[in-house]
Amino acid sequence: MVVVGLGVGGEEVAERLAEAGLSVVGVERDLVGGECPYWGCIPSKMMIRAANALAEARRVDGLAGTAQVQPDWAPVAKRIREEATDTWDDTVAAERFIGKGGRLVRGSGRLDGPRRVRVGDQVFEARHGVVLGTGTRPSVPPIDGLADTPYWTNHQAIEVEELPESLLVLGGGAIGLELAQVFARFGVRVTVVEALDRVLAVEEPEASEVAAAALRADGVEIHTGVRAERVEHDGTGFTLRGSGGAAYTADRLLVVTGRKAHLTELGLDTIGLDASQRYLPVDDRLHVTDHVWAVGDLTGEGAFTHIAMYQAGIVIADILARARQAQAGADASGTSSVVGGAMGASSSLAASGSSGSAGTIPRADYRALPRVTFTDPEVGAVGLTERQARDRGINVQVGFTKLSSSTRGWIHQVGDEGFIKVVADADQGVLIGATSVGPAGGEVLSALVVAVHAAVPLSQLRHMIYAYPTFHRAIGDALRDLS
Ligand SMILES: Cc1cc2nc3c(=O)[nH]c(=O)nc-3n(C[C@H](O)[C@H](O)[C@H](O)COP(=O)(O)OP(=O)(O)OC[C@H]3O[C@@H](n4cnc5c(N)ncnc54)[C@H](O)[C@@H]3O)c2cc1C
Ligand SMILES: NC(=O)c1ccc[n+]([C@@H]2O[C@H](COP(=O)([O-])OP(=O)(O)OC[C@H]3O[C@@H](n4cnc5c(N)ncnc54)[C@H](O)[C@@H]3O)[C@@H](O)[C@H]2O)c1
Repeated sequence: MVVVGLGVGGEEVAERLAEAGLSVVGVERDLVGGECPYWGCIPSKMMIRAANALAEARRVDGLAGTAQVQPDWAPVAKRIREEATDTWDDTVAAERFIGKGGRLVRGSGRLDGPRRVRVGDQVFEARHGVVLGTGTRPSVPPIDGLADTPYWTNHQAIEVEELPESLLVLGGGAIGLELAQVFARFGVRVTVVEALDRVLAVEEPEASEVAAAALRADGVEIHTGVRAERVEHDGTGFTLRGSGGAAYTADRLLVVTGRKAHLTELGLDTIGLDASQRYLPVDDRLHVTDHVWAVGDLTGEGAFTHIAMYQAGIVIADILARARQAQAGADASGTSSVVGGAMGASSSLAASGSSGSAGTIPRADYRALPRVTFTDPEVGAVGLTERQARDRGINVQVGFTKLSSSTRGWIHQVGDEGFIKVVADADQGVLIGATSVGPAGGEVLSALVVAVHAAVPLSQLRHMIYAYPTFHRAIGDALRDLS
């Protein structure tokens, strides 16, 4: 196999196939591990952990005495440098892959036919095929003047050692809100500018409201419905000019307006595919075409690490089943091994533990796709929003409860903002979506994910025992509110 792009998805596929005894070439042009460990999930969640500690300390007053809080970015930057990213050095990850028998090739890979990958002057032939896991890069809008300025993307925001006094955040999506709140809690004057009429617009409107109010309480200025028309940089600071003559200024500008797959770089024309699409379409076994698979952000099924890992699991099972079949055919005809690996193919594949026939290979199903935006309060959601469900013509029922009306929310007091909203298909009698916003919104979500994933009948959910006094007990209240 050849795996192009060793981010979350590609690395998982490459490592597990190498472990199973296949001969695997992994091609990576930057850091093995991709965006999540170096500039995404992990360092950003370390920042959030620190910022939330500050916020909790600030909640001591009136609840448990008094606390003086003196934010210091240095331990956060050090932790990101030393614990999360090894100062953006992937030696450990590279050696792990090589230690499993993989061959690491540094450089940009592109298809050169269905089973060939070109990296510079080298061409790799792959008997079983190619897996693409090349992810996305920031999508930077074509705003007049922006390209000529030293704006930040998530990379510079994650690598920052010394915080600016003020920060403009263009884009009020997941990255924008998470980082805006972190920096505000460390004393940066933060302004978020969003084009749509609400932040976190992919989630329920009630979630957008709670998230915006929470950020404002942290001192973040939020401007929605702004069309950015021009960006200027005078050597020290940025000015963003919006529709209607509004101007926003700050020392730094962070552009987090979505992500983009770069399909034109992948040689898709050599397998007869159109590279002008936004994402690479795949079927439910992640096939792009015969002998070519794709995983992760590239597929457009949700830009989340858990999606890349989920898809990788399906691809691994599919490829191993095919390799085993090919091996059985080769064994029967007495020809040589079709797979490589130090142990010899048959024994290592048999030892890999992945079960065999094509019929048992799972198919991707995104009905119960969970997502969590790690603001404080956390915004967790699964499945369809109310709007999406209504647009599909489903006979929708909705239930809603505020967390502060639950016993646990009332006990929690300061910082108890949030709610549970459930969206049901009244004809089927099951939940098809839910949102859980609160101090542990992402954790409470797990019960709702099981309900949507397993299509647990509403009658069963209503007769479940919800522990007292937990945040998740509010799910029972939301279910009682369904109408
Ligand atoms: C700030 C931030 C916070 C995030 N937080 C979360 C979170 O909390 N939870 C969550 O689930 N997700 C989060 N995400 C999203 C998550 O990081 C991505 O969904 C995940 O990294 C996608 O994995 P991937 O394998 O598809 O691609 P990537 O991780 O982007 O990896 C792709 C790899 O391919 C390489 N590559 C690209 N083209 C080529 C080529 N032609 N040849 C060779 N190599 C190539 C790249 O260098 C890169 O290493 C966050 C993202 C950001 C930016
Ligand atoms: N906690 C998590 O799981 C997590 C955290 C961060 C990122 N992510 C993933 O990374 C992806 C990318 O994050 P993101 O925040 O960059 O994208 P996003 O799509 O979530 O949000 C981008 C925001 O920018 C706005 N925007 C676009 N163009 C604009 C313009 N010209 N002016 C002003 N606003 C503009 C959009 O309306 C949108 O609200 C997310 O979709 C998510 O899947 C996940």
